[in-house]
Amino acid sequence: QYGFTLPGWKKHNLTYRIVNYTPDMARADVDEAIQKGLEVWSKVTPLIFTKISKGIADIMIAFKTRVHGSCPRYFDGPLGVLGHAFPPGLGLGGDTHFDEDENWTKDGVGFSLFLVAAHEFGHSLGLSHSSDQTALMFPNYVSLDPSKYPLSQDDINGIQSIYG
Ligand SMILES: O=C1CC=C(NS(=O)(=O)c2ccc(-c3ccccc3)cc2)CC1=O
Ligand SMILES: [Ca+2]
Ligand SMILES: [Zn+2]
Repeated sequence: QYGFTLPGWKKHNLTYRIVNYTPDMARADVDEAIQKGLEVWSKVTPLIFTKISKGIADIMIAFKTRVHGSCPRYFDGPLGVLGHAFPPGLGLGGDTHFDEDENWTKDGVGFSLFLVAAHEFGHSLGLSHSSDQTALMFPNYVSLDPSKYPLSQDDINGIQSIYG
């Protein structure tokens, strides 16, 4: 596990909310990609994710462009950075934003929302980037075959070192 691991969430039951939806995909496909992106991690930790549809969730998920709201980071238009997520903590902690200027897809042309979400949720749970190029936490987008188990041993070691 390259780099450092941040302190994780102190609780194992986390809530998430999809605040807005990308027009690139059907809502059901966005819900599924997000749910599967979280499942990748809940399968190897004691973490449980519960979807809420209003109020403040631990992990607030939104599609944004350029400078957005009170977020300290911003997006860069098509390509480049695809998303960002904040490490565990109150307020912005855990929140995950996707760049709406990208073409999000379930299994077609563009970026796989499932894969990018799974990567970003790694950050929301406390992981930094990995130098293992087969790892989901590798800094560069690799269009892994989503049907294959996207987690590498490096990812599993990393997340279990936080939530053991
Ligand atoms: O904090 C940052 C800053 C920049 C990032 N670059 S990205 O959004 O283009 C990105 C890079 C790699 C991935 C990825 C890596 C491995 C498998 C799947 C996706 C996802 C998004 C991703 C990120 O989390
Ligand atoms: Ca971008
Ligand atoms: Zn943001």
